[in-house]
Amino acid sequence: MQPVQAPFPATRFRRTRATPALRALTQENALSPADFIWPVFVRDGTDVMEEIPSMPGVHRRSVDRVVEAAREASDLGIPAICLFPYTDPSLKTKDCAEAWNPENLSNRATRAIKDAVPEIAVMTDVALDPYNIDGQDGFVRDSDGYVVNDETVEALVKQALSQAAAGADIIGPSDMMDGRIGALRAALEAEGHHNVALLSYAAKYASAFYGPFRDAVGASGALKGDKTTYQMNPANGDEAMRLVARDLSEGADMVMVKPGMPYLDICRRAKDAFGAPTYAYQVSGEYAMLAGAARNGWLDGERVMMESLMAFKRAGCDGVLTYFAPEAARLLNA
Ligand SMILES: NCc1[nH]cc(CCC(=O)O)c1CC(=O)O
Repeated sequence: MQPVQAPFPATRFRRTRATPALRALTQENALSPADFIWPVFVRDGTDVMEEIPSMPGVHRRSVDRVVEAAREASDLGIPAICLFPYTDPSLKTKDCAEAWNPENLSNRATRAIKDAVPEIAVMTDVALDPYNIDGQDGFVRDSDGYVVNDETVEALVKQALSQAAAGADIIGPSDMMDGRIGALRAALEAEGHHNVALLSYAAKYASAFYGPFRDAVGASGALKGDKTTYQMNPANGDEAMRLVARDLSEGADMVMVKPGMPYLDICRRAKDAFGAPTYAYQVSGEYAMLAGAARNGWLDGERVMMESLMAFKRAGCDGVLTYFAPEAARLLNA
């Protein structure tokens, strides 16, 4: 773009800011409930809502309460809900078999939502960490603690097929193994799941902003070491473009950058370079910063929420995974 401007006073930028009408006419981006994917935490039990201490206002919900949340989301115009299970520690094993149990929490919640609120899209998470005694997203090799790639991908395929069989509309591989998008796409096609979409966590960084999420899914205690041998180095941007290109070429329908706010440059570059449906994940630590400061009276909670969400649209994102989804949608619908 080559902006052309007359010299002052012929150009006064404040003219188009002078009234609400002029500001509305010149607004470049818009936010709508249709931009949101709402991540929710699922636990076992009935009629349970349990607040997560490091994420004020966010809860773990039993399946019946997740169904209510899905109905609420749908009524608000939110098109998708994303499930993260809090797995009972007794179900975490070295072989992570609970990940592809057709009756696991995620699959039970998916079926219950698709029965009661079929119009909302259900997104599920592909990664082994909720089921892994080691808290890692893949299998840990005993000899040296390395998270092995190819064996993990085989397990992720089983996990994703169980999610598709339960009725998931969008599968979100958040594991960062190499080659998983191609393997998942081939397996979904072979099993007849032609319309199950893959939203790849393509550029997922090894970030300290995931801390509260690991509390929420009960992985903090289990996790030994960090995830730096598979998640990205926060110093890298060009590598993110190569990952997005790779995942699109393997059959991803949509791509994600994660975390969100510290990585808006990556969102913009990905959208400009590939033009694919692009999403950001405003992660747990970003939510905790804003919601925590608002609770303390240090920030205006509603305004920072809306400003942070608009920033994703301005950066080129088609949508955003955000724990603020219902609150922001209520404000937008008011
Ligand atoms: N597969 C793990 C996973 N899936 C989503 C998140 C983080 C989401 C958030 O922080 O809100 C993580 C955490 C991690 O990689 O350790």
